[in-house]
Amino acid sequence: MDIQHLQGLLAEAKTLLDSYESTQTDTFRVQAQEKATQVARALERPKDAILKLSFSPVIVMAVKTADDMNVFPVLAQATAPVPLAELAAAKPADPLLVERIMRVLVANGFAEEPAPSEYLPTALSREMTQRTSIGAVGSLFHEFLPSIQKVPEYLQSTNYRNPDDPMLAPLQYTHNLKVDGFTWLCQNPEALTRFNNFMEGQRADRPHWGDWFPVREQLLDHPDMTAETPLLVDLGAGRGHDLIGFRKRFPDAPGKLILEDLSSVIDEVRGAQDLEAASIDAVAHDFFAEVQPVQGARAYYFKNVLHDWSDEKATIIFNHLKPAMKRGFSKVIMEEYIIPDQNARSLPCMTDIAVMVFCSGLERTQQRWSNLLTSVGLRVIKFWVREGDGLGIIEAELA
Ligand SMILES: C[S@@+](CC[C@H](N)C(=O)[O-])C[C@H]1O[C@@H](n2cnc3c(N)ncnc32)[C@H](O)[C@@H]1O
Repeated sequence: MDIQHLQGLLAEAKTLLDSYESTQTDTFRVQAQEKATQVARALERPKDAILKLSFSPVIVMAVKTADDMNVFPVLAQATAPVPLAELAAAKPADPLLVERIMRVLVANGFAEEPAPSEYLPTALSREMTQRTSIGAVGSLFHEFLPSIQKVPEYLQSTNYRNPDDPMLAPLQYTHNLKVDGFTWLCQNPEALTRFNNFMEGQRADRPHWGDWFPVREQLLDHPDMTAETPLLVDLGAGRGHDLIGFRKRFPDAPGKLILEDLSSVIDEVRGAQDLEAASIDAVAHDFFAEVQPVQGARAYYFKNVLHDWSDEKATIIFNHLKPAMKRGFSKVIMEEYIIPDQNARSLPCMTDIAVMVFCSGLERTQQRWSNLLTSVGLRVIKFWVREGDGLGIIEAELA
């Protein structure tokens, strides 16, 4: 182990931490955290690192099991160390089993153990009382992990072709499915709830695009905008949280807000009080089957939608959208990861593989976004990269 190298990394981490302290920007927080991870990695023997990595599904299992045994709500409320017997009584579960699970949790930051078999909460144990984080663990554990395990076998069977057909993704291979992932979720109410909670959490921790994208300059301030003009059409909008967030931030913006999704989703959200309160119209639209019904909107917005689809499928989506766009006025706003060409961060890379497993989707680099949009007759106006490690925005118009 090269101690000089380690000391250098540690000094760099300290400098980044100081910068974070003085600027409070997400960029320095993320960089300091990455540098600290490099320090921890350099301190570990490679053999141990590989052993821990190979055992790491055990950690997810332990967190999921602790959630099933109601450990986290009991821990989160504690003001004094909670004895093992009290944690075990929460289900109830065998104290020896809870003790073994708790050892894994303590070793991975999900609890503290100030005295033998007595536990205190940490930020991670408190986070595991949130519906959205429970949904993330549950959805990944039940809906994604079995297919992730099958990926090597699946890829062997396809001679290592990059997956691009949503009907033939690792998910279909694993469960012998004849439907796409979204239809499969809709057929499994518990899985759908887990997934929706997971998706909701992914958004909740990140700033709304209206907080950092110059909405007024790029969208609102245009002489052709009137109260009757469709301002924003959200395609594949889900429950409409992004539109509701938009209305909150721009209550006086002229123009209509329109939520579009598959008819099964629209049936669920139609009449929802929060949508009506925000004057959001819900329209059933299958972007593979039909041409866009809302003509001449100022912006057609996709968030976390295009990463679900290969270039071939995305081309169909854009070909169905373009006839509705007004040249020189309508824009396409895509809120997605823009993967850097080099040294991409862990979360976008893992999301890339998760969408591959679920629907043969992919996260795209700037170059891949440019190639795709140019090939369908759109022109990139600008790539907007937010500070920190979140999603960016690709702003485009008819070429
Ligand atoms: C990953 S979710 C993103 C939801 C939302 N935009 C967000 O960021 O939370 C993808 C959405 O696309 C919708 N979707 C899938 N296939 C669709 C289709 N053919 N036409 C329209 N929407 C579709 C799904 O129902 C789902 O709401």
